[in-house]
Amino acid sequence: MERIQGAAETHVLILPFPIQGHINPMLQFSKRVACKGVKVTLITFSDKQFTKGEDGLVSFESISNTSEESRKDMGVDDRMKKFQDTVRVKLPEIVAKHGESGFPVSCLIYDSMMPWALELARKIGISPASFFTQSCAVCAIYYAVHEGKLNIPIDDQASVSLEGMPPIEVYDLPSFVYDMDKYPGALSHLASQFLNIGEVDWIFYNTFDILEEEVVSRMESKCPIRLIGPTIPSMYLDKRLEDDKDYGLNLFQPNTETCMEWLDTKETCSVVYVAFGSIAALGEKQMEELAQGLNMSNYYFLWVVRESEEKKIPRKFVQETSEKGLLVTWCPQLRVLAHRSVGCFMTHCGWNSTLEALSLEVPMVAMPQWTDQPTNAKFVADVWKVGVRVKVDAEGTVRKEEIEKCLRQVMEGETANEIRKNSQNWKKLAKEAVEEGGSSDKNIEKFVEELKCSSNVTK
Ligand SMILES: O=c1ccn([C@@H]2O[C@H](COP(=O)(O)OP(=O)(O)O[C@H]3O[C@H](CO)[C@@H](O)[C@H](O)[C@H]3O)[C@@H](O)[C@H]2O)c(=O)[nH]1
Repeated sequence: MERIQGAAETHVLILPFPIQGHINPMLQFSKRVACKGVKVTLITFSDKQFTKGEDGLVSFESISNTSEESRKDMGVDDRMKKFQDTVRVKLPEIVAKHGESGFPVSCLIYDSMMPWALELARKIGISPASFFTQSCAVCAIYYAVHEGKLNIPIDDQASVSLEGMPPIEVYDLPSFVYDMDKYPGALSHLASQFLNIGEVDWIFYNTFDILEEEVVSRMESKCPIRLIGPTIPSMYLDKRLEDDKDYGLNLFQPNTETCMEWLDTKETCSVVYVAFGSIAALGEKQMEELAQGLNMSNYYFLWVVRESEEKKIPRKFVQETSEKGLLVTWCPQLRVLAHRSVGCFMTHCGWNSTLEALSLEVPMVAMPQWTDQPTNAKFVADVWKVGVRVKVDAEGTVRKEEIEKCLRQVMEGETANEIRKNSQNWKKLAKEAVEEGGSSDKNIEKFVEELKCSSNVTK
């Protein structure tokens, strides 16, 4: 697809929450919008060095937040407040600057986790749009909490029945719903995404019609959501955005060459890829079981253990498994998933990782840790049937025997064949959604038309 030249008069600001799993989908959506002739500027916050993509479709504007050093001493609430205060001051300055330089901003697309940005956008005189980075099913659960339709705290034994969803057991719900005491304040924060949703001009969900059909129609009856996903770099699906192979902003440095060279030496579908996203922290006991489970399975494995987690790797594990495994602190996940040698993805089921595996037809072993991940794992195993989900023991640990068993189920035999077939089908459907005339493509097209119309009206 060619970028529309000379039409970039309409200007949109994108405000992601500054963590990897939230930046990636909003940046990818930015590229899709920019391709349709809109100027898009994405706000970044890190004082770390970003690795920027080279596509040039999207401009970046950096707001310096508190330095990492001073953030260390702050609690979560103080950090969030500081972040909000910074945005409240800087965002109007950015909008004013662009207005003066001839590119007035007409819309602010903010992460739904920051509902306060709506009022800010209105104050500056631009249209607010909210972008949800989690699945529609997860949003529907938080919406039910917001509406008071889900009785909380949840009774441990009960299974939950929600319109448009398969029967959900307690431990399929987001952890903030079933384990409220452990995360005080988290559930009310997530339900607050919907407090002012009726006043937003556009609502975007990173999913696609057929993937969550029933729950999507339930949500559509509540608010006018627009499905624009999956937000996977174009070269992995429709290939219309030339060179769009990567998200383009890495908060962690990937060990790209090491990973790709190592994968190149392995047979097709022989490697288990293990990664738990950018936030999840496994307990030491769990790391030990996982390490032993991988070792017992005897498959090759590529395991991402972030720097902050490295101290939990069992002693001598790296030396003892050097023939079979490679451990890295971060990898180019999309390139890894797309590599022919990767046979399965052991994942925490963050929504991006889930959509990436689904779009690249990589079977999953779902090992959810917290937040929305248990619900995504439920859909992976029981609804889309593109993987299996591990069982935890009475202490909440996934034991090595269970890990070995699940890996085997997904890598070889009858279940593995079924899963592979289903995965192929989902890849096809994901591609159809984003290619020209597909459901998500049409939704983006429609948004851009509406945006251009509203910009012309205000000119
Ligand atoms: O070595 C790695 C590991 C991950 N990634 C990328 O990092 C992103 C991780 O996103 P995700 O899988 O969604 O996990 P989290 O980073 O944990 O994301 C947070 O945000 C998501 C969206 O709201 C939620 O679904 C998750 O539960 C929450 O933890 C993905 O795009 C991966 O491709 C890499 O590039 N290299």
